[in-house]
Amino acid sequence: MPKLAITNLSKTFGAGPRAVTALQGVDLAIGDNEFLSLVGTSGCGKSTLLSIVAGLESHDEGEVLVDGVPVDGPGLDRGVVFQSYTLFPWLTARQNVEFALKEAGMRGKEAVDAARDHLKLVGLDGFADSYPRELSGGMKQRVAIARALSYRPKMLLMDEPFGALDALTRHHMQELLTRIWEQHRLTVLFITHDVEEAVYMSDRVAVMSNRPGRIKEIIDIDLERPRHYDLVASPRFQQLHRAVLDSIRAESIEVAQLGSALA
Ligand SMILES: Nc1ncnc2c1ncn2[C@@H]1O[C@H](COP(=O)(O)OP(=O)(O)OP(=O)(O)O)[C@@H](O)[C@H]1O
Repeated sequence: MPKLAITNLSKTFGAGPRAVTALQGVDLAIGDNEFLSLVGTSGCGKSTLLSIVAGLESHDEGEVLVDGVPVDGPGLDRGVVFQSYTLFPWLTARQNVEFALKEAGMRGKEAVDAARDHLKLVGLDGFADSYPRELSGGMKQRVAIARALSYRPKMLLMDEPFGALDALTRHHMQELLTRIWEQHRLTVLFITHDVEEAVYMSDRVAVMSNRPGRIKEIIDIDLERPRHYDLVASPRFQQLHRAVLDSIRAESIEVAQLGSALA
């Protein structure tokens, strides 16, 4: 049984002439401890899909099952990390993580230890008592990752988590998350616009069609693990990168052709 099973999922925002069908007939299964990235042209419905899986958005048709159980709202079985840092500014890094642990029912020393361990995991043990305003963008995102992992969700849902970071910090974060994932393994659904990032981190990359989004193609990333950044220069990496890019580009060319036909 897949960890996450999405079947025939559809979602339309609004009604009447202004209705926007974001998703139509999405089928996707993610295996236990698999890292799957979702890529596609802007507006194809990636965030909508992730929000539905997170239980933050409703759907019209179809089914989303986690371990065979329908998703009917947000839950601690799914940790979510967004592009914006979403930390409480009035709490320190450690308190931000502890807040989530308390929500998960953890108290006292257990929560303190779990917060400390997860901040250490993301390399922030020296910054536990810093407030978000005292941290760089990359560090804030590391707190968000520590927080999402701290209550041991079955699944991590990440929507462009490194999208706001500069290129160098982004590379560091990709390596950090890859190392954490390779050591601790959990199911990840990861949205990105960065094809290199998707290929570097994932077991599989799912390409979405233009809106209304559906899964157009899934590309297996058969690169060895553990992965190191040198891998991006390898011929196989380049081949896979090209395959994903071509698949997305075919969709954006369709959009461009549609635009010129309407002009
Ligand atoms: N709350 C909403 N109300 C109305 N329309 C929405 C809403 N959320 C998303 N949409 C529409 O649904 C479509 C898909 O949006 P979504 O944000 O899921 O795409 P995306 O692939 O994540 O885009 P991007 O890559 O640019 O972030 C878009 O046309 C968007 O305008």
